[in-house]
Amino acid sequence: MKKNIFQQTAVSSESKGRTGLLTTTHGQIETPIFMPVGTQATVKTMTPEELKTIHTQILLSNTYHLYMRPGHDLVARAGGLHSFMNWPGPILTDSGGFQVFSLGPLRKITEEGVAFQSHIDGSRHFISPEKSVEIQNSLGADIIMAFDECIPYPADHEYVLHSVDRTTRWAKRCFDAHNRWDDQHLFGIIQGGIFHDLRQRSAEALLAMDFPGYGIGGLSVGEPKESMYDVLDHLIPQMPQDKPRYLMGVGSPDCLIHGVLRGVDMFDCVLPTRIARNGTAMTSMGQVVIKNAVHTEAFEPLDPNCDCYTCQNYSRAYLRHLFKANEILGLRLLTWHNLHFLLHLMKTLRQAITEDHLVETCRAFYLQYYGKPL
Ligand SMILES: O=c1nc[nH]c2cc3[nH]c(NCCN4CCCCC4)nc3cc12
Ligand SMILES: [Zn+2]
Repeated sequence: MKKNIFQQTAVSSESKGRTGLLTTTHGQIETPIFMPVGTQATVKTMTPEELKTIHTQILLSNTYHLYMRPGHDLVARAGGLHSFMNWPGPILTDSGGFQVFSLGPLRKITEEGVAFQSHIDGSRHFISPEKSVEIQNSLGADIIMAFDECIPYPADHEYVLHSVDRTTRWAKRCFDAHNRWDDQHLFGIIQGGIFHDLRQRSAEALLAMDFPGYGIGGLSVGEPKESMYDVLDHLIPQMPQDKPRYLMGVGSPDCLIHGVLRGVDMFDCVLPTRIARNGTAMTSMGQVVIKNAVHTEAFEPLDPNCDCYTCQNYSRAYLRHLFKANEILGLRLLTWHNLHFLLHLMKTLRQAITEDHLVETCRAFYLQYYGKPL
């Protein structure tokens, strides 16, 4: 018997924003939540203890990557992903479809699944919905995702229609293949491109299967942000209030804010960690490119309004020096700050929903960060 894992706790009176509690085997999660991405069983440059220090609640890892290297069976023999990476908190794994399409050089999609070549050594592989569930069961994540086709953008209505129906058939196969419902919650993923009728078609078919939660897929793939928001405006009102909504691959401050205002509960993105390693920081006053000469003798903190370890202990001049000297500590300190920044933004939004001033809080943040109105 599948139990409900999500409970809505507060709703904004002036938007669709809401807070909730998501219960997993490895802990309870307060939503809306941002999930740092640990693709290869590590959030690049950070230790689990440091992630805990910045109040990370749940991490994302990737089925495709861990299947490729070191192998899901090795991770299982090591006791599962939690002990392998020494992360005692909740973990979510993506199902591999998106990675196969965005990484594998050659791939062929059929009703059965996807044939592809490894991006590491070119070896040939095949992942089916059943194989994806088997890999995720071996890894032991608290939340696992159905195997789907993330439809590229743009795509015509006919292609999207056929892909949606195949993803629905794959979701049913994942549902039937999964047998660890008690400690691993399988989420369906809604597709449909930017077409309202196909989003509805996908949602109705997946909602009928009664998954404990739902990913909103096929977005953040190059479509205009306004198209993403439009899909959410039409899709979310069709989704049940007592199940979590996970907007996959989304993590810029503007998209997080627009998503929370539309009732999204969960987000993940490599953006904060990836741009940190390129020397770009997300600060309360907008983005800061630390290698810019303007910071050479800037002996003040990266972000004067931030209380993270980086901002409390180092100057912009020092951070710029680290990046100019290719020092690894620079990558770590900027990653630490960017993750803290987004996790703190989500905490601020949760508090704003609870106190019912979400729109005002979003407007103030957005104006300060982007220098223009929401
Ligand atoms: O439809 C999806 N199904 C399964 N997983 C997904 C993952 C996704 N990730 C993204 N976008 C990632 C965008 N990200 C932005 C920062 C730079 C790297 C790419 N869309 C996704 C859709 C899906
Ligand atoms: Zn900071």
